[in-house]
Amino acid sequence: MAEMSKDTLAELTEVLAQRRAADPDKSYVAKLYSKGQDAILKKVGEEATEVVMASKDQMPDQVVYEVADLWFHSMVLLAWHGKSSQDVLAELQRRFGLSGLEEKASRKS
Ligand SMILES: N=c1c2ncn([C@@H]3O[C@H](COP(=O)(O)OP(=O)(O)OP(=O)(O)O)[C@@H](O)[C@H]3O)c2ncn1[C@@H]1O[C@H](COP(=O)(O)O)[C@@H](O)[C@H]1O
Repeated sequence: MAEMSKDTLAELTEVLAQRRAADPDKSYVAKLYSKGQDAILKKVGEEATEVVMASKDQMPDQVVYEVADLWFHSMVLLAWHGKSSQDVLAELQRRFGLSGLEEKASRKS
């Protein structure tokens, strides 16, 4: 089984960029791009709700499945803004090792 890593996220980021030029009839991601930002935001909201429901139902495997859907659609949203999972990982790396209070103090107002 392929190892889930930063490389997996980077590879998916490349695919999401390639899909900007793809046929919406042949690609789920290209179809989502063609529908526009509101359609992407709708999916992010739906998937977040599905994470909540799976958790409340005490279904750990389903939580994993729904979080994968949420991460995926969040990555599509990042791509829409010209950002990527690498930017999010950089932000998490910046916070890593800071205490909660230090992290709060470091935030932009
Ligand atoms: N990781 C994913 C991925 N995760 C989820 N999904 C899609 O996200 C949708 C999840 O939405 P739902 O669970 O609400 O299912 P649904 O009701 O059928 O969704 P809608 O069609 O109504 O939006 C499904 O259609 C899934 O197929 C994904 N579609 C694509 N990818 C990756 O993106 C790559 C590019 O995909 P294409 O653009 O289709 O080539 C693929 O190779 C995959 O690696």
